Formats: sequence, structure tokens, C-alpha cells
Amino acid sequence: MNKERNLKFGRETISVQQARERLLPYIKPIQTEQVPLVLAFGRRMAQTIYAAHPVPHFRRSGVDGYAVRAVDIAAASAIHPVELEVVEHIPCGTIPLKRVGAGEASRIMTGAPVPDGADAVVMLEMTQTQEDGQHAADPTVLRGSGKKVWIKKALQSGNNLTPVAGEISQGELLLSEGTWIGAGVAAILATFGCGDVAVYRKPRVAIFSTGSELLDVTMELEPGRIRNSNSYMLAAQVEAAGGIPVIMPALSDHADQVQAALIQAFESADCVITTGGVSVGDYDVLVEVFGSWQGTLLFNKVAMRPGSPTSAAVWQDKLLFALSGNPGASFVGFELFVRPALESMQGHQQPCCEAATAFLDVDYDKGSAYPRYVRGTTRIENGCLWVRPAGADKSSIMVSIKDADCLIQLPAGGSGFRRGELVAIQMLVNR
Ligand SMILES: Nc1nc2c(c(=O)[nH]1)N[C@H]1C(S)=C(S)[C@@H](COP(=O)(O)OP(=O)(O)OC[C@H]3O[C@@H](n4cnc5c(N)ncnc54)[C@H](O)[C@@H]3O)O[C@H]1N2
Ligand code: MOO
Ligand SMILES: [Mg+2]
Repeated sequence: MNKERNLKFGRETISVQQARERLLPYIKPIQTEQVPLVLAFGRRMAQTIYAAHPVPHFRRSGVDGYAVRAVDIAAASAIHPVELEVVEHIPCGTIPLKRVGAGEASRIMTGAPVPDGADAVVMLEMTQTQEDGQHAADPTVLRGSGKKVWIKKALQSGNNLTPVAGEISQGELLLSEGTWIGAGVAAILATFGCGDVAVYRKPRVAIFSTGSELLDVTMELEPGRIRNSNSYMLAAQVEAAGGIPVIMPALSDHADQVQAALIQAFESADCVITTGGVSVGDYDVLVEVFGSWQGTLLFNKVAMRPGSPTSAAVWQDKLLFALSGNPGASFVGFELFVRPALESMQGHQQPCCEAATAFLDVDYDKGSAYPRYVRGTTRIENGCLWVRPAGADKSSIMVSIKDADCLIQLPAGGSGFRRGELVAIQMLVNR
């Protein structure tokens, strides 16, 4: 066997876990940048946020009603309402000027500061005033003080108000570095006045496809040729993982030219992906490239189906992922290796999400020498999660990828799996 064939066939098979471990030393947080809050959605925090003030920072009424002293209305009921004198009206955004004393109440709106002296707020519906019936027509009728209100319900001290720091204490750790900025995080950042946010820069990912059968997306079909779908599929995956995809021009068939093109791409890319050309075929150019790779080859065979020829290498501390050409294998290879790497670069602390379990919805008869990662579709029935293959799950099949919301992780060996068995699944962001 000549040297070249040795390279193609003499591959050391390692597990998915071992492959991830080999990648780890090269996955480093990317630079950070300040962006306006509205442009930070979907990015990851590059700063830690502690509460600069308590929330709420004033005792906040939870209802529209009357701020009272609970002790004054302890005997109140619908039959025996307790009469109080209204001393003030407190809309939201104002500061109460009067203390609520014995026998007194202040009319207050939801979200307004509860006045000193008061320790509960009675809902409007549990009260009655002389003007009830008029105020719908004239909302200013009750604005002043010196009116009476009758309270028809007793309350405990603290009812219907949130104390200072009832939600968040000053100094509390709110958002750790690496937190993904979604709706809830955006609300916290806005609450604490973070108009600009430090986030990790989006990694630029160059995507190359290989193979002289490939036509560009706008080209007419020709006999024996297909359109390049993997580059666009991978670009969508890169974007979903927070990166900036850059679809690169077609590579030539010559290993030295391919190596030069890849190395050049690293000048502006944080990471490079190739698809195709990693198996044992005559024209599998990446194999040849890795035979004379000027950087480090990390692995070139992983115990997994699909995508066993998935390879990875390093060029000057940056990662090159060489995914299989078969669309299913390319998709899965990205999810297992590239997505976690891109997310780690953006500060994600646990990018390899833990598997959940689901009941298998159909028999799955194929055993496998390697663990399988089957594209799956989940459904919930009576509160239980069921999963079935998204469609034909051969590595060469592209059309079922769109229906996958998870990868079903089937262990190696055995003669298949029966409907109703519990299987591990890894959720995807694919739909
Ligand atoms: N004799 C063997 N043959 C194969 C083996 C093996 O071990 N021995 N492994 C099989 C496995 S497993 C896989 S996976 C594939 C890997 O193939 P490559 O990574 O070398 O990819 P190509 O040969 O370039 O293409 C395979 C297939 O995918 C289509 N393809 C490639 N690029 C694209 C693209 N950008 N968009 C759409 N489709 C693409 C290509 O036309 C081929 O049909 O090898 C098996 N063979
Ligand atoms: O490694 Mo493959 O199983 O055809 O994708
Ligand atoms: Mg091939």
C-alpha cells in the first residue's frame, strides 16, 4: 500500500467525546464588542451584571386601590365596611407626600410607590366611595383628598404590595458572562440601564464545498451534477449558532491549491468548514490535503453514524472542520462539533447540551457498529415526549433534515430498538 492509500485507510477511530476533547484546547473565547441593547438580541454577554440597585427600589403597589394600614381594616367586611379618609391620590411615577395615619387611606395606582404608614393595598373592587357611579363619567372626581372610602375586605400586612428588593436585591448576581440575550435578559439589561452591552463578537466562518459535481445555486441542472446545498445548509446552521457565515468560491481538485485556499481563508475567518472529500474516494481531496497539512490534524475518523469520516485540523490555533459531503452527515457533524465550538467561542459555558429522554415512536431495526445520531422529530402526547426518525435517515438523504428537531442518540451494537423504548435525544434549533 503506498503512502497516500495508507493515509486514506489508516485512520484512528475515536469517540465523539474524544473528538470533542481534542478540539477543546483550540476553542477560546473570541474578542468582545460593545453594541446597543437592541442589537444585542441573540448574542452572548461578555460581561457579568450585578444589581446596581434593588428592584423594586420603592415599595410598589400591585393593584389599583387604596393604600391602608392593615390594622385599621382588620374588622372590614362587605356587611360592615370600614370608613377611611382619603388623604392623597398617588398615580404611577409620583412620590407620595403624605403618610397614611390611623383611619386614613391614599388612593393609589398599580406600580406607584406605597406611602409611608400604609402596609397593604386594597383593590378598588373591594372599596366603595360616595362618588362611585360618577367617576366613570368624570375620572377627576376622586383625585383630591378629603373624601371617604369604605373598605369591604380585611387584609394582612404586606398584601398587594412588593417590598423594596422584593424581586431583586442590590448586589445580586443577575447575568453571568456567556448568557444568551433573549427576551428575559433584555428586560433585565433595560431595567438596569444597560443601553450598550458588551457581547462576544460573532465568529466569521468560511464555508467551502468540494466536488466537481457541484453547481452553484442559480445554475441550471446538468446530467450527473447537483446544486451545492450543503454550503447553504451549513450557513444557516452557522447563523443559528451565532456566527457569520461566509460562503466561499468552489475549491479546485488540487490538494496544494485547496490547502492554500483554506490557509488564506483563515486570514479573515475565525473558523473554516469544508464539506465533502473526506472519505476514501479517488477525488476526496481533503484527505490528500491532510496528508501534507502544514498545521495539526486532530482526528480523521469518529465512531459515529452518519459522518464517520468527519475530520478536524488546526491552522495557527484556529479550527478547520472537514465535514462529510453527504448532507445528513454534514448536518450532524456540524451539530456535534461545530455548533458547540462556535458557541464556546461566544462564551457559552455548556455548549454540548445534555441529552433528554423520549419514547421511541416506531421500531428502529438498524443496529450499528458505531453510535448513531438519527435526525428525529418529537411530539408530546399526554405530557410524554415521543420521538421518531424525521424521515429516511440515510446520510445521503437531504430532504428529511428540515423536519429534525433533535438527534436521537442510539448506542452502538444490538439489533435495533423497539417502539416504546426510552432513547436519549439531543434537542436542535432547526425549525
Ligand atoms: N468505499 C467507501 N465509500 C464511502 C465510505 C467508506 O468508508 N468507504 N464512506 C461513506 C461515508 S460514511 C460518507 S459520509 C461519505 C463521505 O463522503 P465525502 O465526505 O468524501 O464526500 P463526497 O465524496 O465529496 O460526497 C459524498 C456525497 O455528498 C454529495 N455532496 C458533496 N458535497 C455536497 C454539497 N456541497 N451539497 C450537496 N451534496 C454534496 C456528493 O455529491 C456525494 O453524493 O462517503 C461514503 N463512501
Ligand atoms: O459517515 Mo457516512 O455514515 O454515510 O455519513
Ligand atoms: Mg467522497
